[in-house]
Amino acid sequence: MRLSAENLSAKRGEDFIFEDISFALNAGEAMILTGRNGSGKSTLLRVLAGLLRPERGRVDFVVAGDHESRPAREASHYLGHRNAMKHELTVAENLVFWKHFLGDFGGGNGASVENAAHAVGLEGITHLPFGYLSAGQQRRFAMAKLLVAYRPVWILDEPTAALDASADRMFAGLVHDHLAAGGIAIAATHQPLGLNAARELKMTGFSGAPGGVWQ
Ligand SMILES: Nc1ncnc2c1ncn2[C@@H]1O[C@H](COP(=O)(O)OP(=O)(O)OP(=O)(O)O)[C@@H](O)[C@H]1O
Repeated sequence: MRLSAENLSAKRGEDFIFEDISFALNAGEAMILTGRNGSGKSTLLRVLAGLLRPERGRVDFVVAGDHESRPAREASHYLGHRNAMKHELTVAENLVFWKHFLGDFGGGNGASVENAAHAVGLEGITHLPFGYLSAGQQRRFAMAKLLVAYRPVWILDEPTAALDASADRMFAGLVHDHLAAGGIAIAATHQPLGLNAARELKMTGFSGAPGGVWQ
C-alpha cells in the first residue's frame, strides 16, 4: 500500500499556497505537517483528501499487489476542523450514516457503532442527540467516524485541538493501532499524537520557499 503525491501545487484565489510538493508514504507510515498559521497545512490536507483540486500534480493510492492506482480520496478518511455530524440526529444515527455512506475500502471492515464508541471512551451514550454532548464528547465521536468505516488512509486536521489530555492519549492510541495494522496517517497537529517515528513536512507558505521542506 502506498500513498504518493507528485509535484502538487495548489492555489487559493490567485495565490499559490504551495508548489511542487512530492512525497510517498507506505503502509504503517505517518507524516506530520507543521508550519505557522496560514502556511497551507489545511489546504494540502484537503487536496490529498480530494476536496480541493490541485493546480498541478497528482495524488495516487496503490494497494499492494495492484498495478493500477486509485484516487486517494477513495481510500481516505478526512477529519477536518468541523465534526461533520448532524446535531439533531443521535450519535448512533450519525455514525450509521457515515458507516453506510463511506462504506469499507477493500481489505478491511469497519467497527460496529458500539465498538467504535467504546474505543473513544464513550460507550452507552450513542442514543443521545449529538447536539446534547459536550464539545469534547462531540470531537471524540467525530474520531469514532474513522473506525466505523475502514479506510486505510487517515487525513487529520488538528484532530485533538481543544481536547483534554486523556482524549489526546486515547487518540494517539487509535492512530498507533491504525499504523500497526498497516494504515497510513497524515496529520496537521501541534500535539505529539504519539507519532514519534513520523516524518515531518514543514509548510513554508507562499511567502517562503516554494514547496515544503522534508525533515
Ligand atoms: N477559501 C479560501 N479562499 C481564499 N484563501 C483561502 C481560503 N482558505 C484558506 N485560504 C488562504 O490560504 C492560506 C493557507 O490556509 P490554510 O488554512 O491551508 O493554512 P493552515 O496552515 O492550515 O493554517 P492554520 O494553522 O491557521 O490552520 C492562507 O493564507 C489562507 O488565508
